[in-house]
Amino acid sequence: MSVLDEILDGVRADLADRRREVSLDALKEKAALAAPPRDALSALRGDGVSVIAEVKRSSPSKGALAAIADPAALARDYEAGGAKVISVLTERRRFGGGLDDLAAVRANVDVAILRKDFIVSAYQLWEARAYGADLALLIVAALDQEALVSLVERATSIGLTPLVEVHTEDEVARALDAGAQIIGVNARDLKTLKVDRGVFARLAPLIPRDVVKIAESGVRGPHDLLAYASAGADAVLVGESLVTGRDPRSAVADLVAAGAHPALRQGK
Ligand SMILES: O=P(O)(O)OC[C@@H](O)[C@@H](O)c1c[nH]c2ccccc12
Repeated sequence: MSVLDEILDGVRADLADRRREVSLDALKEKAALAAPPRDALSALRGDGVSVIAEVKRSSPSKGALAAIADPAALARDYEAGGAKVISVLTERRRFGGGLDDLAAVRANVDVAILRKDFIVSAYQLWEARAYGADLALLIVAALDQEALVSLVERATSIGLTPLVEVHTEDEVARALDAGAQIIGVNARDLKTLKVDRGVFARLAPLIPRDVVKIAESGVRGPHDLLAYASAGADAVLVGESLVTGRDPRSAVADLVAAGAHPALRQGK
């Protein structure tokens, strides 16, 4: 069984518990009271290479990364550093996150928020909206095509912007077929956890110009952002190097400054 399959089993078990506690109708009522969704697409289409900064406590590849006692404070630092979107990992077993983190971040920043999880059901999309997310991650490798298409449609219909994640050529074709307007290329293979920073440059040419391209994983600093930018990235998604560094606010600011270089704007 691959790591991804193991993670998905845990996600389904946790999801079954939450479904028993909170009905879909109750979630929909909560979602109706949430702040209206932010326009994440225009934020990411702006000038320069945008930075998406992630609240991430642990990972299946490295185990514990950072305690993050106060996710809201970290998110405020990210926002102050210039992050355009904040990603909040809500998967509990392997990443140490939860919906409470999403709510805490939502209450403390104005930028758009991504619910980063292994979404397999519309119930999780309603949760995302109810807890204040503006975008939701949909991982192509975790879904059959029928489920992917229906989750992209459902997300859009409830006001969430889907960020569709790919790692192979075939998955790019599936993401486009599902109508993705934002595609994230994950350098990490979720089946083996190996990182290959070359995947973005290989897949980016297969993605049409008007689709927002995000390079995910493995960004250690401005140098990696610039490499992804020259391969066509509109944004980078950064977790580990920010949560393990000493000063997340200035680390984000350094990335934002690198991504704002005028030479990068011309190609966009
Ligand atoms: O910590 P990193 O290497 O900067 O990576 C962040 C992000 O790309 C990574 O957390 C991620 C990308 N896709 C995912 C899907 C599920 C869980 C996690 C992820």
